[in-house]
Amino acid sequence: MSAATTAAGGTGRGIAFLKGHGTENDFVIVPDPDGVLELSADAVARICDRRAGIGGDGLLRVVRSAADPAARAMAGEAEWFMDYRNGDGSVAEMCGNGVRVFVRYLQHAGLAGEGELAIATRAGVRTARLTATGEVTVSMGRAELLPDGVTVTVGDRSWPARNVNMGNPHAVAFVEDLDHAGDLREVPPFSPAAVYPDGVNIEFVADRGPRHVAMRVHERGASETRSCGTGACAVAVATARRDGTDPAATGSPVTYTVDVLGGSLTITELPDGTVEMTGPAVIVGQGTLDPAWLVTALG
Ligand SMILES: N[C@@H](CCC[C@H](N)C(=O)O)C(=O)O
Repeated sequence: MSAATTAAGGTGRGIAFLKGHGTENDFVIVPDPDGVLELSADAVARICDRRAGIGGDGLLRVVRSAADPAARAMAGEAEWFMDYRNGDGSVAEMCGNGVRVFVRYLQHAGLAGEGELAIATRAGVRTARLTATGEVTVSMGRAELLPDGVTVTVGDRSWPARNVNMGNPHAVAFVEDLDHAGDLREVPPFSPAAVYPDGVNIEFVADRGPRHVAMRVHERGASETRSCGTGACAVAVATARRDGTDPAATGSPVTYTVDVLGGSLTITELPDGTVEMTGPAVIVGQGTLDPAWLVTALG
């Protein structure tokens, strides 16, 4: 019996969950303040299954930093740790849309006020604040533009892709038409594979106007999703450099609107290199996972 099964069966009450999304990048939220759940990769994949489970691009386990051995050492003043998992059960360092939804959940549950809030993630501590319109702005840290890129291929078209790290890895390819990205259910072939030994999120970007682009994404561990927050940040920074703009050189922030299939995100790069992301975060509903279902589902 796996740890997740033990936790689910052991309480006899099931596992409470909520469902939320940010620009239609959707998540199962599992509150676990005291860190008693050990969700295996299989359990996460079952829960995120869109036909046999609740369904989601990923899962956000909400745990107090002090209760999680991985978070305790690096959380600083961040009371809460976002334990993010991809829909296939794999662990990822960071999720931009996830952080906004995580913050929305903490407010919804009365666990956070409306001021600035620090959240621990595997990529480090991120701070978030509510905007006047009710959206959430997250300070996402600095984008790292790495020298080695890859070539991404779809059918008979190939594009060079910029390697951008936002705590997690991204390959950003500029295309004429987003339809050229084709069917993104499978990861598009890229080479050399050695550039991304742990896999990569691949963004396809097309121009929409001045400081305005649109993207599609194949997410590592989740297939094509309708949005990716870290991906939108990577895209904005790669586009700024392509456009010959660097806030560190000009001393002025630069803002891009990044359209995704599920809405729109506003990304600002500041002169100190910090990237800020603003977008919506929605709690859709809540329920309880039946422990008997999880035990059966895990076989
Ligand atoms: N959807 C997320 C990114 C989630 C993690 C990603 N799939 C990875 O494996 O790095 C976002 O909004 O940033």
